[in-house]
Amino acid sequence: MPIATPDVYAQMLDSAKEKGFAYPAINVTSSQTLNAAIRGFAEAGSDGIIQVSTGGAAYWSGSSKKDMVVGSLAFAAFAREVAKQYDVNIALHTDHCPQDKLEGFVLPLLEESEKAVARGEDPIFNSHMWDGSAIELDENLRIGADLIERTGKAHIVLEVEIGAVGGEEDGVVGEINDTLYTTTEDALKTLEALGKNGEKGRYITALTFGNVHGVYKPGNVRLRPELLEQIQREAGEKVGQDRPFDLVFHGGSGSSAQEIADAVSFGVIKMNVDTDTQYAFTRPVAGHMLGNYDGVLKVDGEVGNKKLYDPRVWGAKAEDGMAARVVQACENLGSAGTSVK
Ligand SMILES: O=C(CO)COP(=O)(O)O
Ligand SMILES: O=C[C@H](O)COP(=O)(O)O
Ligand SMILES: [Zn+2]
Ligand SMILES: [Zn+2]
Repeated sequence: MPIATPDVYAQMLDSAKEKGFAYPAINVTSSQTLNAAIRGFAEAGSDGIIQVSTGGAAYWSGSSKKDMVVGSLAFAAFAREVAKQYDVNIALHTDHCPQDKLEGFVLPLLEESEKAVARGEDPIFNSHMWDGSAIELDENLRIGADLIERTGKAHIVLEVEIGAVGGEEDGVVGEINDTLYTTTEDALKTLEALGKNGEKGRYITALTFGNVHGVYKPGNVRLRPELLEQIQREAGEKVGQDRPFDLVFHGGSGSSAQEIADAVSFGVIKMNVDTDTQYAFTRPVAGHMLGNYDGVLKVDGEVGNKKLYDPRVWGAKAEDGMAARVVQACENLGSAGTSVK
């Protein structure tokens, strides 16, 4: 199918909220990880979201080039071609964009989409994330309010982050502190600034409940999905709307099936997965290389084995591994078998 149009993306998000499931949003950094992600969605019969981080976008442009805009446009163009081969809907998203990267990442991409829409085409990306979690909430929301004016007009969904996700991206490394848990007060300020959903433009919200990027040994991360239920209820009562937020779960890797199911039951409709799919891609490559070291290397004056070091051979194994992990994410989130036709 073609990449999801804005209408199809809206239907996908509505369907998830109504039926109580969520889409995996898989970070991809290459044509191979992209192919693996789409294949996983198709095998699960699930629509899905693929996304690039700032680092991922830079890498897409060529590891020696590091141009986030070139990389993002190349990612989107490649996805548009290959997605046509599958019978599920795929939406394109850009991940965390902090304030100092707006000028070099989301704003120029938004401008390209505005031009496309002015020509009567669809926007290039279905959604963009603005990550103002490292700055004061009022400033985060002021920038969010400016952005939603533009994203709304370009039929793009805006993702915002209220509270901070732990891990390197938000500068909260190895410590559990209050910023990892959003409050109802912050959630209400968000509704005030960005509107009840759809009034100004559609947005999805990463309310944080102890989420951390990466995978840690048991005991290091304390997820409190019940916080999402409390915020949806308390904020919903204040504004007279049932579950006012369409929620995003960051740091999906390493979460238990129960934590995921609980978060989804409280209104999560998108869960980001990166670390676990990175590992699922790399693990079979490690097995291949370590198990065939005398074929992939030229040992003791031998010539190695072209059938073992051809990148397509180990690359296909990597894609198999990652696609299977994407299927598992669809099953955990309940999106398997729900594709909007
Ligand atoms: O939240 C993420 C990307 O924004 C992914 O987090 P993980 O790497 O923990 O899955
Ligand atoms: O934001 C979290 C994702 O895992 C992106 O990671 P990255 O910046 O290493 O590409
Ligand atoms: Zn963040
Ligand atoms: Zn994240």
